[in-house]
Amino acid sequence: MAEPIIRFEGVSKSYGGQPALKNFSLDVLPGELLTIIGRSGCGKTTALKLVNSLITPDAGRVLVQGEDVAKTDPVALRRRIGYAIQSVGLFPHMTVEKNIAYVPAISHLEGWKGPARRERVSALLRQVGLDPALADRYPRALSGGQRQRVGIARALAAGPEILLMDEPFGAVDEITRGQLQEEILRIHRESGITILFVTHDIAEALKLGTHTLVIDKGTVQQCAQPEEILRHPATDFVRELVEPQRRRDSILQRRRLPL
Ligand SMILES: Nc1ncnc2c1ncn2[C@@H]1O[C@H](COP(=O)(O)OP(=O)(O)OP(=O)(O)O)[C@@H](O)[C@H]1O
Repeated sequence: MAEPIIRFEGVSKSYGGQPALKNFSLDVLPGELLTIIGRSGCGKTTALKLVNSLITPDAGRVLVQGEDVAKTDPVALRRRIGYAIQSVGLFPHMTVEKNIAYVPAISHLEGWKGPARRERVSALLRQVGLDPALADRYPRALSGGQRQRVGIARALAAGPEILLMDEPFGAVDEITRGQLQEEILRIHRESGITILFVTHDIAEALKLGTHTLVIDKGTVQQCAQPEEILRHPATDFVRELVEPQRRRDSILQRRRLPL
């Protein structure tokens, strides 16, 4: 079996004495698209931020490609890990091109100077379903969905092996959300990148994930393939979470039956 690309080993994290994650253990294998779901405040964002060392565990270890992140230079670590969040966080005074090229530029990556930069940015814009002509625009001149896509292009720019996505489609309409979901599935399929994707939408979690992790109150409830979660929920919490989805699926299935 492949070595995990990310491993949580008995990780606990509290804020001001309030536990956010409790004795949390998890292996993520290379190429997985792990969707992470649970109620607001259950510890999803905390789990993501432990991976790129934006926060550090109180107990236990987080390993990325076998290295303890607590012992890894955080800047070098974050270069290997793309991070896309709901609020996107594009620099407003920089064009789309400069925003996307920002991490490669500060990391002095090869092949990001002059016309080569333009080429790379165009390729990334195409990869996320945008017209390369948008490269010269400023973020304020983009729609919300376009900004989300630019945020994803920026997270992919340095060629990371891991992409962390924290409710990246939370602020867009349903149609754009559906399109962005398809883009992510395509990027995952074509690049083989490992993705951790936080969502509060069970339908999205089960649609996108090769695996889905359900968290409640800082503890792992179940981590399995979506079909397994739907068919065999491991706890009452997971059963309650997937029940509406199961009902919707069975109605859809009945509707598809010939009359
Ligand atoms: N910097 C902080 N200081 C204090 N408490 C925090 C901090 N960050 C998170 N928490 C608390 O830790 C718990 C877990 O937070 P976290 O952001 O990981 O949850 P989440 O599952 O991502 O929530 P949401 O779905 O609402 O984004 C919550 O109770 C939250 O209030």
